[in-house]
Amino acid sequence: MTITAIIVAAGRGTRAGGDTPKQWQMLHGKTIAARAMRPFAGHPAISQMVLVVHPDDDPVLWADTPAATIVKGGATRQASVRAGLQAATGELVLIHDAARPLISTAVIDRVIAALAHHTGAAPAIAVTDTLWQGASDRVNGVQDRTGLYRAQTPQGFHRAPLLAAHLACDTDATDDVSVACGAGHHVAIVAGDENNIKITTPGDFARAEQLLGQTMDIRCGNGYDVHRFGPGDHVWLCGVKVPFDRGLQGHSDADVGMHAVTDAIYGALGRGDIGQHFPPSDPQWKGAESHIFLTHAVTLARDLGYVISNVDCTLVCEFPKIGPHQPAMKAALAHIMGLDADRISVKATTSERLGFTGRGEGIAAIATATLVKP
Ligand SMILES: Nc1ccn([C@@H]2O[C@H](COP(=O)(O)OP(=O)(O)OP(=O)(O)O)[C@@H](O)[C@H]2O)c(=O)n1
Ligand SMILES: C[C@](O)(CO)[C@H](O)COP(=O)(O)O
Repeated sequence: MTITAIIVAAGRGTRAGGDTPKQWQMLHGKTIAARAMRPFAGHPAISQMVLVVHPDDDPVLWADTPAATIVKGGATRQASVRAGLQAATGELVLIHDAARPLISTAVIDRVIAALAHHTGAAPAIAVTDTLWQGASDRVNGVQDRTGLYRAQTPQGFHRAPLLAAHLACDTDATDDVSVACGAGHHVAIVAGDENNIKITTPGDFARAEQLLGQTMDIRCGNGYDVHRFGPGDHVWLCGVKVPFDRGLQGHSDADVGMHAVTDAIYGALGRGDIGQHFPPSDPQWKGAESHIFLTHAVTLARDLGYVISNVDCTLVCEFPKIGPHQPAMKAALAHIMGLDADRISVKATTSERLGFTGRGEGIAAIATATLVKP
């Protein structure tokens, strides 16, 4: 079934304070809303993103968010959700607070899975603290906590019944589960996540910063490639055309260094290798320039929420001499990958005349890449 993620970001964040509404404040270099959207934008089952914004807010605020259909929200959360639902096209919808930047793919997956059997499903955590009733700083009763949950988002629904429930609802509900239950729909509870906090009060910004530091995902991948020499008058290495009395043979331009870097990125992501994404059996890749492959891997990393921290590539050959071309190779890779050149290393070594590289039969390359999801 097709799925739309609706991110509601039209609130004013009065309890959180600050000059800018909370969802547009920065958290580790990105807006809170951009962080809230990213796991949805990178999710393979989600085909449409809808971002609901306040009519008075400047579009520059959502410049760093993933691509989405932009919709103007209303004076209440419920009105904002309704606007989002009217722009949604998916058979299923996942409604998420822009103010919950630490949402995980695991929670999203649990909600989607439950929608196979239920009209609605939402994450929650059972209340474990004793609950008091109180007034004027005095306890005047204890509330039974049995069967009480703290509701989170994303709250998922089959779109048509939820839209009908919203259009028929004339009370102001704080979430969509209330609207659906009010219309008589069954909503399943799935396991929430203690880290999936909502930024609500000023202290929540520091809490989110701390949690984000703990949840940082650092990945390392390696890539290895070999191409044999054949007739020619140049070789392509790390995006640079190096004059030589032979060429490298391959289905593409045989840029062995760029292939190793590309495979290192795919490896860190756990997403196969060049041959899987660009099969040699497919004639459209014959003679292809290798920056196509590298750009694909870099884009995939970005779409999955990773920042490439650095890459290190070693070329193994007796000749041609790599040293004079190293700065140009770093610059070429940096340009293609959109990175600072100081995050890229290109080195070279001989194999002391041993093996196929030592006999001058071809060039080997090995690369590592470090990817970080902050
Ligand atoms: N008219 C509104 C009100 C809320 N929201 C969104 O609903 C989510 C959860 O609401 P809440 O935490 O209550 O946000 P605010 O209404 O902004 O906060 P406050 O009540 O402190 O002003 C937030 O992502 C908020 O931007 C919205 O899209 N439209
Ligand atoms: C939707 C919600 O985040 C679920 O916990 C919540 O209901 C939003 O409204 P609130 O007024 O900030 O509780």
